[in-house]
Amino acid sequence: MFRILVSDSMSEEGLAPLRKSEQIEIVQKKVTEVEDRLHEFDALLVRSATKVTEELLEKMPNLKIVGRAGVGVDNIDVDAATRHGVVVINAPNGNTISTAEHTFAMMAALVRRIPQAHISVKSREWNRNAFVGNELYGKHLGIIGFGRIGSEVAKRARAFGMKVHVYDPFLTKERAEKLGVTVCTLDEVLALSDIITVHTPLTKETKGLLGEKNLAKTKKGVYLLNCARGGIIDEKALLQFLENGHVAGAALDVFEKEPLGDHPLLSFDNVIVTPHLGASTVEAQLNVAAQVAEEVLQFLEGKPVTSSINLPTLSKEVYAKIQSFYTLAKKMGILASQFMNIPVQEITVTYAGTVADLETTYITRSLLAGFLKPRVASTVNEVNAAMIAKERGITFGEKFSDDTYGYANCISLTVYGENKVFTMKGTHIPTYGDRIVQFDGFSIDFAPEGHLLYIQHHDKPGMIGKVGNVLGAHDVNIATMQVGRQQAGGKAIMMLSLDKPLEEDVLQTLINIGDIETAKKLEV
Ligand SMILES: NC(=O)C1=CN([C@@H]2O[C@H](COP(=O)(O)OP(=O)(O)OC[C@H]3O[C@@H](n4cnc5c(N)ncnc54)[C@H](O)[C@@H]3O)[C@@H](O)[C@H]2O)C=CC1
Ligand SMILES: O=C(O)CCC(=O)C(=O)O
Repeated sequence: MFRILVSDSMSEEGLAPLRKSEQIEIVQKKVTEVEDRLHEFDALLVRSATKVTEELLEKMPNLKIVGRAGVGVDNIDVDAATRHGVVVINAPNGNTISTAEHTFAMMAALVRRIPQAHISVKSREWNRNAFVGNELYGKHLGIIGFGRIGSEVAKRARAFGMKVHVYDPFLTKERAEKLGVTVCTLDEVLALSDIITVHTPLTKETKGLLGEKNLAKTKKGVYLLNCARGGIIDEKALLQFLENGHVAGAALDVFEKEPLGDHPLLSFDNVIVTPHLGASTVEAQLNVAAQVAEEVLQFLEGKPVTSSINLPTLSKEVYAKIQSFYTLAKKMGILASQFMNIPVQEITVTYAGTVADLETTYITRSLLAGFLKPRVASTVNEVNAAMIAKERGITFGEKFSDDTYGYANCISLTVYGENKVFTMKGTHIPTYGDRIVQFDGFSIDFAPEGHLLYIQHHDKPGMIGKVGNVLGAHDVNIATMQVGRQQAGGKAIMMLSLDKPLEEDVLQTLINIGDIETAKKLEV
């Protein structure tokens, strides 16, 4: 049973797929209302009200995934989530149209003074001269941040006959041309625009982007809009430029501190405000809730998510292709870690054959997570494996080769320990399964699963019988047995799969047989 805490308000219809599952229990309560149960939850769904801090993550040791029903994840400590092995996903495009429409509605309301006129008429006045506005047609619109929302705003602006100038350091000329906008420098946008709207995330670079220095570069009488994140337009600087009359008006949906409370900006008649309503439509809320619900369902079923903030993104199609290698790699990591139960400095994964053409980053992370799992007390998974490896001084890398060891695909693993280098090769054979075809330098062929017993011995007659006798005497049934050797009479290995885990004393009895160099229990 998976328990999901939905701690902010969310569309019921969007959550419906989760409710249908008999494996899932949904609790819709604020974090403060379930303080004593926080350790029970596997998933947490939020909008922007819940702050997902390190402190909260520590209280939720079972948490595996945080779903943000929206775009901005600034209410989530993503680094802390990564450290805790918690996947963070968002719903990147479910509210794009609503927010672009809200921006446009705010722009029209701002230049036509609709909110002010509305209040006036509601106060039983009829003062037509007081509310003369401006047309949008023919005006220069500056868009800072040309991602999903910025580009939707541009389409609407062009339909209104506006001239659109765009600043986005990550925007290519081709994409801009396709959308009929002019790419500019920030200074050009500031100097050219009659109206400026910001659509970037809030980052170190964008915090205070429209501050005193840049506002001074804008046209006198400029209108400003912020329906992205509070703080991109510096509120102190905005107050100053409203006071001195340089800025003709501002439309704000977001604020440095929310809820806004009593703020000096509210005393300006030419500042219009909404309480972070960009995504507040029935449609957007249904879209974002449905998107995160579907992703969480996928994740809890062990499938990869497509809109993760702290994992490489993976489409369903790509996952379908890598799935078998992903599992094989995890098993190889688990096996290698137990076999090399000494400090290691470096892990190299080499891909050959059909697997080399796939998205190997995910496969490598899976192997690394498998390797670290037996060594790390805290949760380790594909999300935090790279970070934990780094913390423990283990470097890792990927290589590609043409040597498939005679198979259609081959994953080779090399682990460098203090005085030992361990190698293993695995392959996935459709309809047959995962096979380890080389182990510690020996050619062999075994399935990496269950209770395994590895024995390295001298190649001489009677060894298999002696091992069989000891196991039989201790009521341990051998399910399969594979052997390999370097040369006749030299070093040889056996890999046995057993029907139950081996007790330590049986292992010791086996070692005492003689002619056995190493005997190790391995569990996959
Ligand atoms: N008011 C509301 O209710 C909502 C607000 N938002 C916010 O709107 C903003 C934009 O969202 P999307 O368009 O979906 O994001 P997006 O990721 O599609 O677009 C952001 C764009 O900003 C650009 N950018 C990043 N740093 C920049 C910089 N220093 N200067 C100029 N451009 C820069 C990026 O290249 C990207 O193209 C985000 O802050 C998001 O949180 C989103 C949905 C609802
Ligand atoms: O959940 C909301 O309504 C806020 C949406 C938002 O700001 C976002 O998606 O970034």
